[in-house]
Amino acid sequence: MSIPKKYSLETDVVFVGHDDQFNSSVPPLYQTATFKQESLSNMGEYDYTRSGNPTRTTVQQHLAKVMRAKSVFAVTSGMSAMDTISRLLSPGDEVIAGDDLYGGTHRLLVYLQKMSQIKVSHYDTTDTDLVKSKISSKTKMIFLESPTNPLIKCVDVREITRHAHEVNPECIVVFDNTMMSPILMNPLELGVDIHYESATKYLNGHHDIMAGVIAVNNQDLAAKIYFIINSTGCGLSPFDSWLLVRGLKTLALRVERQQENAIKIAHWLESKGLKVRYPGLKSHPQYELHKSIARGPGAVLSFETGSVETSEKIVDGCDLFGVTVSFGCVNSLISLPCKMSHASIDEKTRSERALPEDLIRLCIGIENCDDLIGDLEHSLRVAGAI
Ligand SMILES: Cc1ncc(COP(=O)(O)O)c(C=O)c1O
Ligand SMILES: N[C@@H](CCSC[C@H](N)C(=O)O)C(=O)O
Repeated sequence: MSIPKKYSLETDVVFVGHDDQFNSSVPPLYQTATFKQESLSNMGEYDYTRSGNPTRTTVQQHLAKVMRAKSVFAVTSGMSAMDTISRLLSPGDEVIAGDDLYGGTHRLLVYLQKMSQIKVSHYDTTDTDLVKSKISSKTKMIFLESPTNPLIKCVDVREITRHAHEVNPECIVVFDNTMMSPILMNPLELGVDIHYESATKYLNGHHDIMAGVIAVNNQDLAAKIYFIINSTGCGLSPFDSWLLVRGLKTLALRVERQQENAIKIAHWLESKGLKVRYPGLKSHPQYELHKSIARGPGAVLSFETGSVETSEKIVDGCDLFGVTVSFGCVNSLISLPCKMSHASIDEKTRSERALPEDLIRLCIGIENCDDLIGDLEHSLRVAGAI
């Protein structure tokens, strides 16, 4: 019997395992809602796509390899992944969450607090001692993101998770790894219980599908998550599963180029005297911490100009950078989080959490870096920022 070889992630993302009767090079697309049973007494592996579909199984098994997880579930969006996870909670449960989570995550937590009597407390998760002091035997779930979107704050996920499990072994630590993707970070290996991502971003990489993924190692949790997905019907469609497999094959290559461009752009912006937030810069307050938990700084950065008007001019003045929400796409994007991706957080909360209204977020793509810097330089000059 041959022993399965261990390959690097760059190799694993390219090789998609699947069984096909004709040995097709690309996994087949089972675009079907139903499956015929062999007989009344023999249902077969699949009956109905909400419960399971071979194309979804292919992407889930492929992701399990890439996310270094025992079980992975593919659902209709990142928010759907978060919704599925939050259904593990019961009324009255206590939850700790970061104070700079993605706007949509914040919106769902506010809804759960109002409608399901879940008690949610938000803290600055860069303050490890503060978060640790708030974890008690009643803490049922902890939501973390690192680097956070859009303030790019890094979290000592290993230490917070270790402490949470020591205080309450039942506490479920949930980590949103959308910013890093499994190419740069493997949160389950850092101890978290649930790793989820918006696959709309890096995993797919082309902004042509919405998807979310949930990865776990604990089989009891996996069974509960499958039950929720089958019951609510949020499993990823066959066609989107097929497109996700296709996008995943270039994940390592895309992230490598995006990150290489982002590092150059971050240094260039900093050299112009701007306050840049990026964990690849030595000036980042958690530069060393980030290096200890991830294999690279990623390709999302943000910077301030000191004036909302100037920031608006810069965003509108770019040609190559699309004025678009989201990130992880092969194209470079520019946005004003307070007016776009994080507008669902009310102005008062944004101010309490020190989210600058003039903050510009850049999501770097795979274009020629000199062209990107040229586009930014032109826009910054016209806006009077440099
Ligand atoms: C960090 C992060 N998590 C989750 C989500 C939600 O993902 P989706 O848009 O796929 O629902 C987003 C963006 O939307 C995000 O930026
Ligand atoms: N209108 C949308 C905004 C989506 S933001 C997408 C992405 N996470 C980002 O950070 O850019 C909404 O209300 O959810």
